[in-house]
Amino acid sequence: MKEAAGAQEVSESERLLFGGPLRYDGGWSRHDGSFLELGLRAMVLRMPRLIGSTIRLAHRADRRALLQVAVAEAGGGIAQAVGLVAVNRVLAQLLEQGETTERLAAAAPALVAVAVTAVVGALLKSASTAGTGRLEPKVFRVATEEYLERVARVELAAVEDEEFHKLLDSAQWGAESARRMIRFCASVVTAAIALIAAAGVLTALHPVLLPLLAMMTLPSAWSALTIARRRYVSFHTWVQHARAGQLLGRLLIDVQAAPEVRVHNIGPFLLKHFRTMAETGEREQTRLASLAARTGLIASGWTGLATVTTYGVLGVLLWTGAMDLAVAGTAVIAIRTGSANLESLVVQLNYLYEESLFVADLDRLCREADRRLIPATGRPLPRRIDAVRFENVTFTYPGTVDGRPALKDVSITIPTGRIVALVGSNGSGKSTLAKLLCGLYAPDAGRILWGDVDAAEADRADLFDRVAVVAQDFYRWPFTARVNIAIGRPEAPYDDDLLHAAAAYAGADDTVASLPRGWDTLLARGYKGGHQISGGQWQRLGIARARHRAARILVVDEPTSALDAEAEQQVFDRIRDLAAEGQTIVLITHRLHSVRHADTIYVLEHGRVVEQGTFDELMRPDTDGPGLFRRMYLVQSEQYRLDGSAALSAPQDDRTAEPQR
Ligand SMILES: Nc1ncnc2c1ncn2[C@@H]1O[C@H](COP(=O)(O)OP(=O)(O)OP(=O)(O)O)[C@@H](O)[C@H]1O
Repeated sequence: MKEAAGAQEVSESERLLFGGPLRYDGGWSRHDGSFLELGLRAMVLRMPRLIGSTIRLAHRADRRALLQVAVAEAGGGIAQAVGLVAVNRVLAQLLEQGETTERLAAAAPALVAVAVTAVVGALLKSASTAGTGRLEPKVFRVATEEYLERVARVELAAVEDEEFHKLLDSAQWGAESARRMIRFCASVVTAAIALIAAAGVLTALHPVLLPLLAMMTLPSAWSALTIARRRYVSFHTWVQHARAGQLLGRLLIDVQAAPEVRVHNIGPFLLKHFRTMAETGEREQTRLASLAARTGLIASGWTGLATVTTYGVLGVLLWTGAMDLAVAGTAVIAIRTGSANLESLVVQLNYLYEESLFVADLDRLCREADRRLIPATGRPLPRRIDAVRFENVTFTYPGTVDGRPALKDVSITIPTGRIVALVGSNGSGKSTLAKLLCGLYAPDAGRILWGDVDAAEADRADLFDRVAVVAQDFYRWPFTARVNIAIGRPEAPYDDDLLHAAAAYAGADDTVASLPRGWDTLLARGYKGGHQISGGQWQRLGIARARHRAARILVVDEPTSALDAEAEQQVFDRIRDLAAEGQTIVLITHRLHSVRHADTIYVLEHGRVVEQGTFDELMRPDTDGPGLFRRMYLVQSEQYRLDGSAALSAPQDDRTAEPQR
């Protein structure tokens, strides 16, 4: 694609930091619904629909304000039209033969009409400004809510999909564009009505003047649309590049990254690449600007030619006596007013066009999100189930480059009220298995049965409701301590007793008590009153959150990696108590001593279950399997034996620490 020229120039920063070019080669424009593939004809055909959808948004946002703007703009257009006719009338009277006083007297009523329309026009303009000002932020909010509400409900796979993310990037501009479209729609109405009036006056003076007027305006219309289309193509080609550049800027001020930025002196490194990325972006802007200048110059040349032709035709009409001098004078004024109106209409339509391209992206995101929504219906899960069973489950993450499955032919059983442990080396598939259990992904092959209901057909809301997760990378919400626990059940009223009980359960009560504003302490540095807590303290809050959720199955993925030895022991004791109370526990950990009490241990390796059994069964030297668990356990024990004495005075590596018996 010609417009995307320069898209292939790849900076060293892109290559080094992001592994290659962050540009789109135009392939996106072949996607369903792309404006550019269809060209200007499509714009004409689609714009009414997009304007319609913006007006519907406005209607939903504030009906009264929309009505006010519509009436004021239509009224303003009519006032301008009447004003123009009156001005022409005044000129016609003044250029008549006869006494000056008589001509002035004859022009007086039209002069009064000019004054009245000017006052009415000004009043309506201010009414429209007030209405637009009220409407615009509401349209922005409604448009933003529309896509955010959908995006929050799409499948996790969609959120992780790069194409979907790109749509999200441009759709965010779409909401802003919908807001701006209100103003441009209003201006188009005014300009169109005024133009109709000017065209009417011109046609009445001489029919040939109307096509001449159109001819004068066509070049600038062409240039404006061409420049807008080029800007849109460029935006899409560079959208990820721009995001990556902003990311570098943000990293420099990120609170989490701040210590490393300083100690490792990463600031100059990031700044250097920020500058390179920005300069690459600037070159694209320069390219667009020089193309725009060239297009503008060509358009001006054509406009000049058209203007000369128009006045030439007027001269010929005068010369041949086909037009009076008085009429010709009025015609000059009408041509000037008409071309100004047409120019303004073209400019407004062009803005509308440019914005509507982004509103179309928003539209596309909403359609794509609708296609990828988590189904709202499904089979209800049985009230009581004996177990969740994985039957020959295979799963590959969408978009995996080498296509290697994260889980292969996995069959496990998670009986209700029992502790099931998943162990294995890094990347063996433990967390993936937990995500499938939680209903975040669906297997490519095999089934996950909740009692006799296949999770693929189950009511997902029901399924989500039954699980609580303390993920390895559980989210540290930048809110107060209270919300960080209560968000485990966001729909439930905030009951302090329940929150306190959950905090006490996870040993987070001391943490909360030590905070400067207790439960109301904001746990986010960089905000007023924001406070930072340690990794272990966060982990306790994460466990408290999962406890507060009080779901039937608790999935804990490395729950104690940041806890001190005493707290770790406490957490495992508590988890055991939960199982005794009937809650099902799925425990993922590298600390093999902590799975001693599990009812079943599954050992994963390269996405497969390679061993299963109780701790004692897996520790037997004559075990049937490859003895992986036993070997891993012995390595950890050995590590402890070697480090044992040192461990008394120095902290151990958590993952290789010997079991505390
Ligand atoms: N969101 C994802 N998208 C694509 N691939 C992923 C994703 N998450 C994990 N993987 C890949 O799936 C495989 C299994 O990862 P998983 O996180 O399940 O391992 P794990 O056993 O939990 O490892 P660890 O002990 O390090 O936590 C790995 O090869 C990993 O690269």
